[in-house]
Amino acid sequence: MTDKLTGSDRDDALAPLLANGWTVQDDRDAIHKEFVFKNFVQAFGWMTQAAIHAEKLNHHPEWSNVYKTVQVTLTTHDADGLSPLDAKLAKIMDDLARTA
Ligand SMILES: C[C@H](O)[C@H](O)[C@H]1CNC2=NC(N)=NC(=O)C2=N1
Repeated sequence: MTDKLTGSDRDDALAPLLANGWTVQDDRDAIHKEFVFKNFVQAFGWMTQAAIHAEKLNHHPEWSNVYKTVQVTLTTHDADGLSPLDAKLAKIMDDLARTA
């Protein structure tokens, strides 16, 4: 079981993500980002890489793809909110997108 992020740990984990295009959802304790790539192959290639990381972390995104756009929502279902794993996967996704 992963613990929910709270207090200054939460602020510290979220700050770099919010500065990098992630937003906290209004209606649930989750973060969201839209990734736009050059084309479908780039988008799907990025999803494939991210999926391998997600599986290794045993932490899985809610996401959808339309052509070159991927909508990603991260939350920790077991904790009913944001945990350090969401921050970890978000950073991996940003790093992978930078080199896509
Ligand atoms: C049983 C299994 O380890 C859990 O259900 C894992 C799998 N992947 C998960 N992914 C996410 N995003 N949240 C979870 O709580 C979660 N739990």
